[in-house]
Amino acid sequence: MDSPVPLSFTAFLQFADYSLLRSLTVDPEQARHAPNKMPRQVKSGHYVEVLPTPLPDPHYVIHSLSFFRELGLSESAASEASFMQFFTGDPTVAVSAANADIASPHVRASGWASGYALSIYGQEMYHNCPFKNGNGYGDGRAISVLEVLLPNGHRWEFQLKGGGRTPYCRGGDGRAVLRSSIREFLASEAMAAMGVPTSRALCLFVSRSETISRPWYSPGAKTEEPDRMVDEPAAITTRAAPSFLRVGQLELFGRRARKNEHPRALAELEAIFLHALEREYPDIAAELRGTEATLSDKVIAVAREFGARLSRLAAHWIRVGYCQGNFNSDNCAVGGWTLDYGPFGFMEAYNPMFQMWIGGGEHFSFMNQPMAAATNFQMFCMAVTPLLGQDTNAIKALGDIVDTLPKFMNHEMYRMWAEKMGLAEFRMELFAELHALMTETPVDYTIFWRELSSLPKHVAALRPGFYETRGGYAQDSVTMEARWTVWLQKWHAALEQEGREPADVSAAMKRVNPKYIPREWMMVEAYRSATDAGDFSLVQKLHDVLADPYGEQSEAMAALYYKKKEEKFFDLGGTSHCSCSS
Ligand SMILES: Nc1ncnc2c1ncn2[C@@H]1O[C@H](COP(=O)(O)OP(=O)(O)OP(=O)(O)O)[C@@H](O)[C@H]1O
Ligand SMILES: [Mg+2]
Repeated sequence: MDSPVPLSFTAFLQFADYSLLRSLTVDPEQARHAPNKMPRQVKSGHYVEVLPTPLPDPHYVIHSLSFFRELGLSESAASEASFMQFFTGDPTVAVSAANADIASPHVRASGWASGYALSIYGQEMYHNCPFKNGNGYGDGRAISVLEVLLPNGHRWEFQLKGGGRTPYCRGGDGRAVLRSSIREFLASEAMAAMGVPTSRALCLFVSRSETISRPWYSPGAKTEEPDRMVDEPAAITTRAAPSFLRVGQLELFGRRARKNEHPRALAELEAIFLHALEREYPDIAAELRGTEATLSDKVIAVAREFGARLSRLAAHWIRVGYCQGNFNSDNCAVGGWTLDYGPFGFMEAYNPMFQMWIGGGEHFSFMNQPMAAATNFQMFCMAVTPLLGQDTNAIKALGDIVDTLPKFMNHEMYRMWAEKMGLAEFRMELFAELHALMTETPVDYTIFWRELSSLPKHVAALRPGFYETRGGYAQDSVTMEARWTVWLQKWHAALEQEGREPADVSAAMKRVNPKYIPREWMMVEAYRSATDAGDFSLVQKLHDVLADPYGEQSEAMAALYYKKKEEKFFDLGGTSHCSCSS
């Protein structure tokens, strides 16, 4: 932000802005159900006002310096008492603090949670809602507490994950454990540093007195499912995004409109769509404002851009080796950025079917992510179709966008692979051979690409990126190396044909092939020392390393974090795979 003087937290609150939220409807029954912390059906309205449940005895774990800077917050804001109180679930304290300092703060005294629907790979789901009709499903433990509009025009909504029960908690405790909170904090900030569109993480606090019980793996367990219940500290991560609108949210109102569930169903769908346009597509909104654009025009414009963003997002995920793991429509942000950070994982030994979550199935595995994204997109388009009424031209235009999306996705994928290979033009045959070699060897996805970025002529230089005791390399290293040698020659021939300066090619490759990624065993090491010993230094150290993913960094850092997965971590519960992650 341009602000020359970094702001204290209370000064930052002057940017609170709820003008857009006012275009939405609140649950008309919320007053009757106050304080709205019990599971119940919410039949209409876009959100329910609910106060977070404060985290008892909160203790600071970490904050994101880079995000603070982006917001214009001073580093010392993280240690302000009102900051901690606000982001551990007591917004009223900050409201009075702000009142003391600022002329007219507009901070709301309550938070809000939203309902959404769920589709799994294009299948509308109802059975996960306790009422079997979708009225009880939504933010069960995520409560939004603040929205700001910064002088640079950026809008941010702040949401407490693990902030307590809401009407959508379905009997859950509304909490998140420190383990999963550390994973979300580290991974989402690492993704931002790698240039992948994502929700951000502002800060993380842990309770010194509240623990919650979750099924998890004993150290060394190689079972598929967790083998015991573990009491873990409760924590709250504050995450931020332009909005937390999910495809599932549009679906909830789309389904209600389609089924004509109540007289305001179509109007509610329109309101949430226009809200999504303003929040996630402000450029389109500005362009269309004051023109003759119809609602249909707006729907088509958003769909076209959302499809493009999702295509780029899936390509980014594959570029950095990220597998979302559970890419249901309720985990798919309408803004086309990464959301949820539950059973995600980062690729190590290359396997196109990699998937961290044992319940995730092949459809959400690594290389199927573009198709999973396209399926969520289809559900989005279906949800907004009632807004087109009888406008046959618009209905056809939307259908065409859906039909052409896979082609668009392929285009983005090819562009991304070409960039990773240092080529201006994608070459299918060269890539297909490389893909087979990466899989059969197998390579370490990060180290291999990074070493390739130095444009090696000989296979020996790639060896640090091979899992030498696994797969094809372990069986017959001589044949494997011979195949790599042939591939390297073809690749160099292609590079020479394009005729770019090798130093430029190498530098460009190093800007798209990260050196440091959040490997699961690193996060396990960090969250274990946090949960078991209350020592957060490893979390901080890992966060610092991941803040500069494309830098070479020191030899000491490389020795610790530019490192293949050790043999002992393969098949290990919680490190190689997980069931539920929360
Ligand atoms: N402990 C809990 N208490 C209440 N609701 C929960 C709890 N854990 C998960 N949920 C709800 O169950 C649903 C599915 O959980 P999932 O793991 O996808 O989401 P999440 O990780 O909580 O959140 P998000 O998608 O908001 O990042 C979500 O609607 C979530 O709010
Ligand atoms: Mg989720």
